[in-house]
Order: sequence, then structure tokens, then C-alpha cells
Amino acid sequence: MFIAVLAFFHCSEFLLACIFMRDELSIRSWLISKAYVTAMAFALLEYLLEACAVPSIKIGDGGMGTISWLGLSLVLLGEGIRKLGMITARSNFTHNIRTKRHPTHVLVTRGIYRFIRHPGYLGWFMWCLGTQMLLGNPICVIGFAVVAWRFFSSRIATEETYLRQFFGDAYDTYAARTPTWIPFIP
Ligand SMILES: C[S@@+](CC[C@H](N)C(=O)[O-])C[C@H]1O[C@@H](n2cnc3c(N)ncnc32)[C@H](O)[C@@H]1O
Repeated sequence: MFIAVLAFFHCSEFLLACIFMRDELSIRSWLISKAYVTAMAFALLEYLLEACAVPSIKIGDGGMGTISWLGLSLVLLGEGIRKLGMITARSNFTHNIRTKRHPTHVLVTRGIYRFIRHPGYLGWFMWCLGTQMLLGNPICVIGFAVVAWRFFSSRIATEETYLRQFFGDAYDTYAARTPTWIPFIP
């Protein structure tokens, strides 16, 4: 299930990049970085060590336990939110943060962006916590939450500096009325 979740995430990211991000399409469009591979290697290590030491906490009564089902639900919800954001923003959504305004770049405030300011990041945040709940990894749930929160907090601050340069007051007004829903990032 974990491998299927990862495969779906990366293949769908690349597919959407082929459709909406042709200008920046590269091997990086699979979203597999060294930091990411290291994090997932830690996750597998935790899973294997705990599965060897206390098999019952991973296997439960022979099927997936409640935490794993909750994790899978979080994964699916996170995927849905992120992909809806990408499909709504179309070519305005780029994997790399734009530092210069592209002539076709418009501020997206409709659809899911009416309710969530950064659906791509909220969805990915939920997805990565969900993967660790799916594996039943208590240490990585906390580790991923801390690392992902710090990553998105700094990325949102950088991205919004440029969005304010591109769209001025329109972005301020939009940001003031639309929360991120990521804890402690207003
Ligand atoms: C990886 S995408 C993430 C988009 C958004 N932060 C999200 O989480 O859904 C980053 C690119 O999206 C653009 N972007 C972010 N919010 C936008 C918005 N509301 N309208 C148009 N472009 C946006 C940024 O300029 C940046 O180049």
C-alpha cells in the first residue's frame, strides 16, 4: 500500500507537470530529491526495525490497523487537495517558485484557492504525515511533521514575497481573507 501510494503520487506529479509545466519539465518534475529519499529511507528503516522488534504493532490482527486506515485517509485527502490545486491553477502552478513574473501568470483565487491559500502545500503536508501513519511509524510521524512544517513555512514566506511583488495589493487582500490551514501558518 505504501509503495502504491508513493508510485501514484510521483507518477501523477510528473503527468501534471507534462500537461501544465512544459517550460520547466525535467527529471526534477518527479519530485524525488536527495532529502526526500533520505526521509523515506528513514521511514522504511523505522518500519522494518519496529516490525522485527514488535510485529504486533505493525501487523495488528492480520490486516491494517486503525492508525493505518486513518493514514490512508489522510494520504487520499492530501492527494485530492493538492491535485485539485494543481488542476485549478493550471500553468500558474509551477514546481519551482517563480522569481520573475511570467507574462501569462495570473493570481488564482477561485475554486479551492478561495478556501485554501496553498492547497498544494497543505495537501502535501497531509500526504507526508499520512504516509507515516500508514506505516504506523510514531517517530517518523513526529519527525516528518517537524521537517515538513519548517520546509513549508520557509517556502511559503519566500513564495509570498514574490507573489506580493507580482500582484501587489491584490495578493495582500487575498492572503488576508484566505487561511493556509497549515498549523501555525496563518
Ligand atoms: C509549487 S507551486 C505552489 C502553489 C501554491 N503555493 C499551492 O500550494 O497551491 C508554486 C508556484 O505557484 C505560484 N502561486 C502560488 N500561489 C498562487 C496563486 N494564488 N495564484 C497564482 N500563482 C500562485 C507561485 O508564484 C509559484 O511559482
